[in-house]
Amino acid sequence: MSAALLDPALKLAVGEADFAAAAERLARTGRTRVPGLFGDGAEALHAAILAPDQPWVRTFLNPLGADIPVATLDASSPEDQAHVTQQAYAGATEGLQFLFDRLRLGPAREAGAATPQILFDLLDLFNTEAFLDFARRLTGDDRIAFSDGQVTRYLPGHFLNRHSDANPKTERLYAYVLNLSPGWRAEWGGLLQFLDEGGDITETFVPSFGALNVFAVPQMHAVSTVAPFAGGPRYSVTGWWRAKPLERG
Ligand SMILES: O=C(O)CCC(=O)C(=O)O
Ligand SMILES: [Fe+2]
Repeated sequence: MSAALLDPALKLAVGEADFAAAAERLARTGRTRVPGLFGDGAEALHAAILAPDQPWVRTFLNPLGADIPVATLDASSPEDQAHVTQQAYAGATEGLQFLFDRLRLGPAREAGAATPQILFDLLDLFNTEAFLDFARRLTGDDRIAFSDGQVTRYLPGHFLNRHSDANPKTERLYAYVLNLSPGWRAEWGGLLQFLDEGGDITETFVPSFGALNVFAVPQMHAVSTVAPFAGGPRYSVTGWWRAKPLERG
């Protein structure tokens, strides 16, 4: 599977009417969704995310700022595994906390990980002039010059509390989320929720398969907890459209 498959799919999959409606919605509300971004390409991306032996790490706010390899957790005792979850839940009642798995594509590629090539191709595609131009036309923002990305996996009990994505150092202009879980239902949780100053939810995006969610940064949002009975993990490729590349270090 190569970028060659994704390139034409990208152009074909987003119809002019859907694109225009999505751009209008973003201009009006600061958030939008583009349905079926890659058409059938979403199936191939979903299959790639399921490939075994990938360097998933579990991330949550902790004093060391350390992610824990999921392979390490899987090999540890149920008590140690539960301890990580308890630490995240303890800080989640108020304030910022999160718990989910992620697969960082840049480091995975550098480490020669067993990650299917199509996921690296996707990150490359997100940084082609053609795609950046798509992003600039969708947002009307000519500053967009770079896209970063990681794969995320929310298992039952995983969540991301309210936050704004503001990060002055990295010049995040827009956040994007490409949803890659087939057949997701609202009752399964994992909802992308936008909050107003009073703490009410003003809009909710169900993570519909193949849809690209885009929203202006900063704005308050959260991912609600995935239900114990969800039909599978909530998978996405997510990141930010930026004015310049991330500096290393
Ligand atoms: O997965 C999502 O829908 C949003 C993720 C998010 O807000 C983030 O990673 O900062
Ligand atoms: Fe966010």
